[in-house]
Amino acid sequence: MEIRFQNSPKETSQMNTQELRNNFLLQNLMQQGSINLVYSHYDRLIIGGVVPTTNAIVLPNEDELKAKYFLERREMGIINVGGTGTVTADGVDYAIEKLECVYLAKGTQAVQFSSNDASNPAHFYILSTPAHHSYVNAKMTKAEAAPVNLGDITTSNKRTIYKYIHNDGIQSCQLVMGLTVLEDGSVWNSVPPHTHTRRMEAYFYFDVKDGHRVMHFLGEPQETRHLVVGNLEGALSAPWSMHFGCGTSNYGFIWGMAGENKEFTDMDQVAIPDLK
Ligand SMILES: O=C[C@H](O)[C@@H](O)CC(=O)C(=O)O
Ligand SMILES: [Zn+2]
Repeated sequence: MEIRFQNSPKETSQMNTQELRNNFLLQNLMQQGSINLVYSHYDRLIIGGVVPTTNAIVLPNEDELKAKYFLERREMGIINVGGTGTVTADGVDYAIEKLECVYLAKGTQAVQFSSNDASNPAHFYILSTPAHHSYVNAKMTKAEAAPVNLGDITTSNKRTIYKYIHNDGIQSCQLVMGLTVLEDGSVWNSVPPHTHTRRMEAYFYFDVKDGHRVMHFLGEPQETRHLVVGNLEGALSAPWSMHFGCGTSNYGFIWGMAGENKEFTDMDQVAIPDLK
């Protein structure tokens, strides 16, 4: 498991391209036949990718956690962005199709991931946060995620937001998780940009077409930087950082947050002319 410590706004403002990528870009999460985890010290969020092929992949117990098992003191959200797969949690199978979500509560001991078809493997994106209460393991489909339409084609940001783990959805201690899909011809996400110092956030871009990229913006609103992000790559957003992005074509992304509360709408918006 890779460990990422925090960066201050001042330090971030002085980074060159490679330093920004080393600290904030999440690459190589999705590798055939393996599980890859990154432990961010922003709210101790663990970000991961699992791509099982012929064999099931077991969620390991990481030494860094000094726990009896991975979810002894943690909860986890899982969204599949690949072919149909199964998450097995303490003997219970959850079949999850593309863009469906499973929540695993603190106390879930044995977790494994498998694909129905090794030639079209599931791509499980996982987020895990510290937890102090055991909620209920649950699965949610896309239709159950209360889709909300936002944006407009005239501003190139027409998109649908699906919320899975949040105040009014699957109950969790602190994890908030869902995804956004942009319509054809729409390329801007998360407009207007915002901060929420109460929560850190992580983005994971999927369905970015071959030959295309997403320009992901981060940094303080008056000191913006960007990452060029490819398909199945993510971006860490510090609690003090604004975050939005623009693709050279449309795409989808999973967002997840951890921290002080589980609100979705309490963001502090930044007027676009105020950005620098
Ligand atoms: O705090 C919320 C997150 O940044 C995202 O959910 C925003 C988003 O998906 C969008 O507007 O497209
Ligand atoms: Zn946000």
